[in-house]
Amino acid sequence: MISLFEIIMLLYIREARRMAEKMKNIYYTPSNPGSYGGKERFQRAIAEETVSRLGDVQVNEWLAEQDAYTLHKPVRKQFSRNIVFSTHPRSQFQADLCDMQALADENDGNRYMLTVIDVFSKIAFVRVLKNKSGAEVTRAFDSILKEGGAPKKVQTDGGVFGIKISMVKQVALAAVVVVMGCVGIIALILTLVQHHLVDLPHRMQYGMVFDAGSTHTSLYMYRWPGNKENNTGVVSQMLVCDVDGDGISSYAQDPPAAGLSLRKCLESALAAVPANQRRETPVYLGATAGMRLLQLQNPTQSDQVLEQVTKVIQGYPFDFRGARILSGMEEGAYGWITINYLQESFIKHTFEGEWVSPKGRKIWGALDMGGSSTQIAFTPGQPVQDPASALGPKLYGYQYEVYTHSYLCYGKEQAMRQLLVHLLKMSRSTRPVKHPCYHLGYNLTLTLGDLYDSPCVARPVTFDPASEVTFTGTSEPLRCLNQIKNIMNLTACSLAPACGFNGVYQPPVSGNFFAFSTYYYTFDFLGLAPQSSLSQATTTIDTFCKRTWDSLKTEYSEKDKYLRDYCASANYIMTVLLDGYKFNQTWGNIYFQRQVADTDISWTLGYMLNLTNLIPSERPLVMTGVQHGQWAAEVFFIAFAVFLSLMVLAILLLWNPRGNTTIDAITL
Ligand SMILES: Nc1ncnc2c1ncn2[C@@H]1O[C@H](COP(=O)(O)OP(=O)(O)O)[C@@H](O)[C@H]1O
Ligand SMILES: [Mg+2]
Repeated sequence: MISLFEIIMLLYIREARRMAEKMKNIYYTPSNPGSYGGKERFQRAIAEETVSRLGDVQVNEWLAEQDAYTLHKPVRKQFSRNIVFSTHPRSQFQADLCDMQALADENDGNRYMLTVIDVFSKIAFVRVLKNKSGAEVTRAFDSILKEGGAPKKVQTDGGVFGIKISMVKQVALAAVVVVMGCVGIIALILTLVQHHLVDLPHRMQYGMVFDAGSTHTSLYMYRWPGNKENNTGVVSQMLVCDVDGDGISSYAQDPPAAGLSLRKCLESALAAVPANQRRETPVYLGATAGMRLLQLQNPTQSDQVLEQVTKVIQGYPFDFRGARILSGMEEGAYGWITINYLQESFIKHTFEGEWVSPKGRKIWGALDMGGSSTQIAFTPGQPVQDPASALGPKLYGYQYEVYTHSYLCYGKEQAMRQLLVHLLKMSRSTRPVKHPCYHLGYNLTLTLGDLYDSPCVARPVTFDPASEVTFTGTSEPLRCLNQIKNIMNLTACSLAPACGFNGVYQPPVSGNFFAFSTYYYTFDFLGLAPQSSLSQATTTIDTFCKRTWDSLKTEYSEKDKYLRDYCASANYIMTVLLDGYKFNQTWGNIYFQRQVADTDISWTLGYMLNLTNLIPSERPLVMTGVQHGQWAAEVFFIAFAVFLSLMVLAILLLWNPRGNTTIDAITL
């Protein structure tokens, strides 16, 4: 007979079993939210499924018996860990030993597990160990390395250490490095010995520029060795041909005659350039202030003149690159380039084959006086304030700032014309008109039509072009100088110190200057070139101006067409240089010169150098040459050295022979 107590106990046991079954179901069913997790989640799941809440003690007891709970229970410890960066497989392995001693009897006496994981690929390796002696761990580790390859580093509880690379790899690397060193040294020796500057076979090259000035036209012919064309100072003047007659602007009424006037010089150019090089010889025609004035007066006529000269030059077998009128700024700037190119101020090519910037960059200024305009160009000591007169050429890798201005109507001929008109105006009705710059005994008669035939002078509203006026010389230098000052506005600059004349902006002159064209002709005639003191210049000019025309005629040929004007032009030059440009303190910096290095100082050379790209904006390259055999050997050894470098890299990164890696001992 079963007692009530027994019945109750039976029911309780049944319920306890059912509950245990239910808990097992919940905990070991992965889809159940309460499975394989913590106590709270498990408790919640039981409550939902059985509608009864089990106490903490009961749940803890049950969970404590479950291996799945006790072994996998997450252990969270807050401690700082080192960040490990791994860039490729086998860059670092992490290894540890698991203590399995408690289960040794059920695992054939294996008491430990060596676990190794590749940090980059997460591939893991496991080996069982009977004990954790050095030999046993090393055996297990060796076996893992055979399977997974040798890592660069191994991280254990004992720290990070490198795996000793195999002897084979060591020897291979050492051999490659030694060979690479030898190859590099051989390549270096080959490169350094027996190299010499290349003087490539070359032939002369030619270039020509017509300077179509206001008073005359000249053809300048230049030549240079073709292999040195970018060197400074190598272009030299071959010959100059003076065109017969006046400047091309004087052919305004008969443009075809302007073209024909050039024939003589084109023929001499034909004779000077070898027949097989004519087609590649560039020819330019640049017209200056005479044509600038004609263009102002009558653009159709100036176009016709340019057309006709173009037609004639095109009839010759040269590489004609056009006829055009240069602006005043261009004329000034090209004169500046010519001077500094000939002086080798931009850059020098040394005998050792190097390019050097001359010390201190002594850049020269250019003073050009033609018949119809006068130009000044220089690199000032201060920034150019007026962009209209600033140029920034980049030559041989260096940026220059050049101030340049061209005074139209202030070339010698037009200035003399202005003086005549001024004297005529001042004379009122006195005839003949006294000319203080002309020599006593000299008379000049000309028609009013000729006198006023220029945009540089103001014509009276009405005048008879055919009526004549006579100017008679008085040899009065002081009056001459004063009257000349009247054709320029010298007071317009009194308020602004950075000023030339006529109110034109000009920074203070700085550096040395070459004064050429009329500056040179006049001062050379007076014996003042290339340099003279200021007092010597004024005395000489004064003495010369006081002379009579008769005494001059006797000493100099009367046929010298410039003789009449030397006194006036000398005084005009003094006024421009001292009162205009303000060379009072720096007079000694001016060199009155026609040529540098046997080449005329003229805008033409700078123009040709620029248009034929003979002045590079960047510093030229120096060419070094080696003999072909040596060059081939250099290429071979350099290529071999590169190949070996790649091999070393490959060995280090990729070559990872399994089985060749050895480990002496590891402590974990
Ligand atoms: N032998 C000389 N003696 C004096 N002056 C000369 C001599 N040869 C040329 N000239 C002067 O040189 C100047 C040359 O100017 P030019 O180049 O024709 O004019 P521009 O450059 O204004 O267009 C003229 O004023 C001319 O009188
Ligand atoms: Mg000129």
